[in-house]
This record gives sequence, structure tokens and C-alpha cells, in this order.
Amino acid sequence: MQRKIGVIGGSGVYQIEGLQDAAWTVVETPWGAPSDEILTGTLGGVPMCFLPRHGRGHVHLPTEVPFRANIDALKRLGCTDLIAVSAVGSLREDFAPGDMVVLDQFIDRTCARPASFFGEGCVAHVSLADPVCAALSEACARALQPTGATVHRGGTYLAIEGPQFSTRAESNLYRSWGCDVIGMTAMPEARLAREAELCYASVAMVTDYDCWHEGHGAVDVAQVIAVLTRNAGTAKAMIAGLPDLLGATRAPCPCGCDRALDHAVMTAPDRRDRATLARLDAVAGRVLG
Ligand SMILES: CSC[C@H]1O[C@H](OP(=O)(O)O)[C@H](O)[C@@H]1O
Ligand SMILES: Nc1ncnc2[nH]cnc12
Repeated sequence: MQRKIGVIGGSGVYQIEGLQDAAWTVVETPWGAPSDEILTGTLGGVPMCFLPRHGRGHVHLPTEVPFRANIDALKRLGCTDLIAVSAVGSLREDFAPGDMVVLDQFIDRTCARPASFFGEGCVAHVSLADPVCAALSEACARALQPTGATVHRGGTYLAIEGPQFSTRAESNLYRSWGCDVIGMTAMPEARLAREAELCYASVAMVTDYDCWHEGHGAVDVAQVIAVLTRNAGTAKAMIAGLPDLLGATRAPCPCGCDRALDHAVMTAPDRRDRATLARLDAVAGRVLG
């Protein structure tokens, strides 16, 4: 099967360079417009799509990011693998600003975002026990090696609604839960990627120590931007390394990401809502027909 890599850029990552035949493309979805046009092209012989999560110029709050439209649009364009890049605060001493974390777990404290493609006459329950694709995450970790950044393989991301940063009491609470980093966007993105049967990896750059660390001031945007600017090349170098590591074709996902809906749909075929089925054409057409 042909591979197409989708990249979702986070804070500080609003475009990628080096795509052949690059073109910003408007994509419509049943869930509305994605965060922005999508940059399509080819990198190292592999088709690639890039979408800036907050839009070019950073115009969407985390709460306002149209997560369903973003995932639908990337799937609709034929993406098979999604790499999401994010800026995060560190909740532990040994994850320092500039470090990269290849995430493997999430705790979701968001509360104001549609978190599923399903509902309204078509019920499905996918597994999120292992919310990222282990094979794609491994490729990201390997693609980061030549950058020289410190790379942590595995980490738990606490997703807050924002847009305000956390209180000190919250920050300490999340530390006591064993969370490693904090951000505002990995959820419901990871949930929706799983429902759409996409391999999803989430790579975070540590930009600050949130507000728990006595030796560091409370996080502010200036601090986040300064770290992102200093390390702007790291995420871009990782993306540039992925085509060689992944290749232009792919076999069925060893983790089963591409078959996540095989046993997930509960609603009897004759009870499924037609309009809902039409909306689900791109993300779940494989199982809904
Ligand atoms: C600019 S600091 C807060 C902002 O940065 C992170 O964005 P992203 O995850 O898209 O890189 C965080 O989640 C907030 O949206
Ligand atoms: N400390 C923090 N909290 C939430 N989101 C962030 N993004 C970057 N740093 C963050």
C-alpha cells in the first residue's frame, strides 16, 4: 500500500520546507473547515501533507482547533501516518527545555471539544489503551537521533483545556499523577486519529517547566517562543528524516491502528442514521461501506 505522511505542526511550526511540488490546498470536510489550507507535496519520494494546527499566524485557541475537520481532511487526502508535533511544559526535573519527548500516553482533562466522530445514529467504541502507533513512534525517535537533541522515548501528556496555563496546585497535582508533560492539544487529536484508523505518533518539544519548579519562573508565552525559536530546526530535521526511515509503501500496521474499527461499531446496520453514515465516509467508510 502507498504511504502518505501527514504532519500536524504545533506552536512555532507553521510550515515545512523542502516539499517538491508544494501547494497549499483547500479541503472541505463534513465537520467544517480544517485549521488552514493543507500543504501537499512530496518529500524524499514520499507524498506528504502538512497542516498547521493553529493555522498560519496562530489564529486558533486550543479550544477552537477544529480537530475533527483536521483529522478527516488528512484522511480524505489519503494520509496513512500522522505525526503530530507539540510544544509542552515539563512536569519533571529531567525533562528539560529543548528536550524532545516521543509520547506514549495521555490523560485528558479537556472539557469543551467534540471528542468523537461517532454519535447521532452510529455508535462505536475504539480501544485507546495504547493511543499511539508504536512503529511510527519508533521511527520518530530514530529520526530525532541525528538532531543531537535529548530524546525521551515514552511520556505521559496531560491535556488541559486552556487557554490559560495551569495553577501551581494543578501543576503539582498532575505531577503527583505521574504525568511527564503538559499541553493543550494532543487530546482529542489522538482519539480522533484512532477512530479514523490512522497511525498516530505525537512528538513534543519541552519549552518550560510549567509553574511547579522553584528554580524557574512560571511559564509565559515569551519563554515558550524563545525555546521554540532556538530549537526550530529539531522538529523540521525529524520530519526531513522520516521518508527514508518509513519508505514509500507500507504493510498493515503491526499495532493494528489501521484496523481499529474492526470490532468497534455497535449500531445495527438497519438502525444506522444515513446522514451520519455520509459524514463518516472518509474516516470510517472502510467498515461502514
Ligand atoms: C504557546 S504556549 C501554549 C500553546 O502551545 C501548545 O500548542 P501545540 O500543542 O499546538 O504545540 C499548547 O498546547 C498551547 O496550545
Ligand atoms: N506549560 C504549559 N502548559 C500547557 N501548554 C503548554 N505548551 C507549552 N508549555 C505549556
